Amino acid sequence: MAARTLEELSEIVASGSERLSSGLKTKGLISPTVYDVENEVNFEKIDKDAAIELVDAARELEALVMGPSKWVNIMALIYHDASSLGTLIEFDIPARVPLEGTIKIAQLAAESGLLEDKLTRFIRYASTNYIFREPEPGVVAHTATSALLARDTQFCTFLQWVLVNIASIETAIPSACRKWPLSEKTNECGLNAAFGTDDMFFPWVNADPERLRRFDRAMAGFSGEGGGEGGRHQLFDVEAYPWSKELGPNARVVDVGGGSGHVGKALALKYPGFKVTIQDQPETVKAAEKKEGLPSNLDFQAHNFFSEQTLRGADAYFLRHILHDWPHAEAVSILRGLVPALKPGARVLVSEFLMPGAERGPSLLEDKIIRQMDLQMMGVYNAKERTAEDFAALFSEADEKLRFKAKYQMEGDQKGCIFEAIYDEKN
Ligand SMILES: C[S@@+](CC[C@H](N)C(=O)[O-])C[C@H]1O[C@@H](n2cnc3c(N)ncnc32)[C@H](O)[C@@H]1O
Repeated sequence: MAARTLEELSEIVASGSERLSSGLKTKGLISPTVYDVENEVNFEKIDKDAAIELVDAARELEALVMGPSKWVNIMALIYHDASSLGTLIEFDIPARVPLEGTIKIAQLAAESGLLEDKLTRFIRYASTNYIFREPEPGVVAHTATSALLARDTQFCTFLQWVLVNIASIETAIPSACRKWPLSEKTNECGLNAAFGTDDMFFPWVNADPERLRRFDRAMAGFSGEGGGEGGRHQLFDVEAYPWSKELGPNARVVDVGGGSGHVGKALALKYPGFKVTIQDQPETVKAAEKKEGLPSNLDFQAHNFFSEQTLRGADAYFLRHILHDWPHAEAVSILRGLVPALKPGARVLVSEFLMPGAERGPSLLEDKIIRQMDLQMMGVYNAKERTAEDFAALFSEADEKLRFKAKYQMEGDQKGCIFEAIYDEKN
């Protein structure tokens, strides 16, 4: 897409705002501000094209008007967006601020145990991103974003993991690339540069029970076990694929690397005729099995996905957010481990984000969001998000009878994707 002038961009912002504003009026909604705690307006639901176009134009306008020097200076210190928010979440500040009214920073400091001076500075910094506001000196109130954090504790567990445990890994990417410029090994990446460990991510997580607990909670929080912001990710996996139509009402499904079982559980509940087995590392399985309220058609099994699949003859092997944790050779070997267990017609279902190729989509911001996820994988595992062609190649390299068949996406969410491969379809 060609870059646009000041006049062209402001025209797009004005006409996009006009479209959204009339959409609000049509629906009888009051036009909100970023400070409105009860703001439930979702501009993308009012007019998705207008909202996306407007945000893209506003960002480009910002870059243009700021000029290269200010633009890059602000970008270079962006890690303080992460560090201030991470500290506020680590000390549970969003939930400590009342949704209605205000609270003194001194009281928040006393209740959270964080030095008042630092807390004040974090809140004031966060408020430059419209997170909290200070209606009078030393007093805090929520904004729309801080109120979301207060309400959605599940989503906060995911943010906490990313901001507190992962951020330093990602900022160590330049050092890792300097140290291992040509490496694609899983233990020569940001994690190893940041923490000076020779382990790859999973043994590093497992070595510390508190870290493992946070990681498992974060995965469940990201997928919205309790609904909320992350809920749509879980909804995606259960809704995007026509499970019973493709597999029949009594399907046997293995959730390979299924973690604490949050998606497998949703699947087992939605399809009571299914039998779902969650496989994961022994430490994860041990913690997950203790959970209450598990449906009777769900069970757990410790299994290393680099070894041969022991649960043979299932209708589908589901791998959600697994392959993006591994470089090419390991991803092929995980798929190859399934092959001896596959009956003709068995499905291998891979749920991942869909990476665009070199081509630019219509929105630079949407492109940025998926590329953030891709670099996240680089920092933590030396791994990546993949294109549809990449997945087709992984399947066929694992076994020539394992053929990429289709991809399933949900309207309104073009990032999430279930890639379906079928084994030995013709026999
Ligand atoms: C990113 S999480 C995804 C979890 C779950 N599928 C989800 O979507 O939330 C990756 C999972 O792979 C598991 N894992 C890592 N190495 C494994 C291995 N060698 N064998 C089995 N599971 C493994 C981890 O314990 C973790 O639960």
